[in-house]
Amino acid sequence: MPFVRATAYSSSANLGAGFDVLSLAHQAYKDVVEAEIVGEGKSEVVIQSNSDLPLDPLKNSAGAPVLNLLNEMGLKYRVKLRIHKGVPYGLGLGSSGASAVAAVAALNSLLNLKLSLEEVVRYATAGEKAVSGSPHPDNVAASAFGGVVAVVSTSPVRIVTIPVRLNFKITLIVPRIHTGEGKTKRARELVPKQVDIGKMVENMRYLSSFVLGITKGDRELTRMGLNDEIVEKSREPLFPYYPKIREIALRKDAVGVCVSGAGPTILVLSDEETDLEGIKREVSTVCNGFETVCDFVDTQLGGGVETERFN
Ligand SMILES: Nc1ncnc2c1ncn2[C@@H]1O[C@H](COP(=O)(O)OP(=O)(O)O)[C@@H](O)[C@H]1O
Ligand SMILES: N[C@@H](CCOP(=O)(O)O)C(=O)O
Repeated sequence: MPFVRATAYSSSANLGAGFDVLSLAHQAYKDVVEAEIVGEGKSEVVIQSNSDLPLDPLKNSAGAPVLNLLNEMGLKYRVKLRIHKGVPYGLGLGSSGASAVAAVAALNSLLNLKLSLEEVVRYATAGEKAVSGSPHPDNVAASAFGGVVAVVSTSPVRIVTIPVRLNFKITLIVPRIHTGEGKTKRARELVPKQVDIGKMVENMRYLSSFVLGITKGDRELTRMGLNDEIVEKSREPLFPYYPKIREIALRKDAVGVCVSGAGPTILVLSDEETDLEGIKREVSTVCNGFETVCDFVDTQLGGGVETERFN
């Protein structure tokens, strides 16, 4: 039987003040999902995976959006999804989003549904809802489109790829910790429902500064912009090592530093002015002080989801 293999990269969401809006895809990790029709008569999804993630399609971020799509379009197929997890989960690296995007893109191509990338994002967002309780579209937008993206509307879904004219390298500081089931869900519960107007204004300055900085190729604006008074602050108890890591990265001239998605990974942007090795050395000591080991993953921006058909 013909099948389609889709590949989607990991991502880091929020990028400072852009909670649920900004995100970037990186080549650090990727998920591969193959979709194949194995029966007809009923809308159904069966999952095979190399990981210990739930095989129940409603609890798997790849299964839920595909089932949703089949039901919504009245497509009576039994779809097998073979998920090869490459993106570690529970670390703020958009793992659930990468699976969701790859699964929807694979089915789109297999059935020649001609969904636009924005429609792929809309369906894939259901995968995020299934696993974190909220349909946040930032990770899936980055994994689908690649590069740095802004979700400028959710209904209808509208994603804008932000042109990047700044040269930077990406380093992910990944603590070797188990965050447990539903990490993003729990981190979202810490975000305040109401915010002080002063903090909101400050955050709008950061977001504008970051977007303008990378678009204009202005290092200083980017550095000023990678900041957040609201969401990162509310979640700080989850990553007590972050203020210290932030201080080290900025002192050693990083372009910027922020929490990757809902953490615990920290994202550092660097260039030739940055003492990246010095950051890694000092941050290792900080991580050890918190009784954890941090891995440093050097990477670069990733492209969007890709599909390949096998007949
Ligand atoms: N295909 C999937 N890929 C990754 N996580 C999944 C998948 N399906 C279900 N999950 C669940 O989603 C959660 C993902 O972890 P979470 O920290 O919330 O987000 P992420 O890893 O995307 O940053 C975990 O609880 C995991 O069991
Ligand atoms: N905007 C979301 C992003 C969650 O990303 P994840 O990779 O940690 O799942 C949030 O901050 O909750």
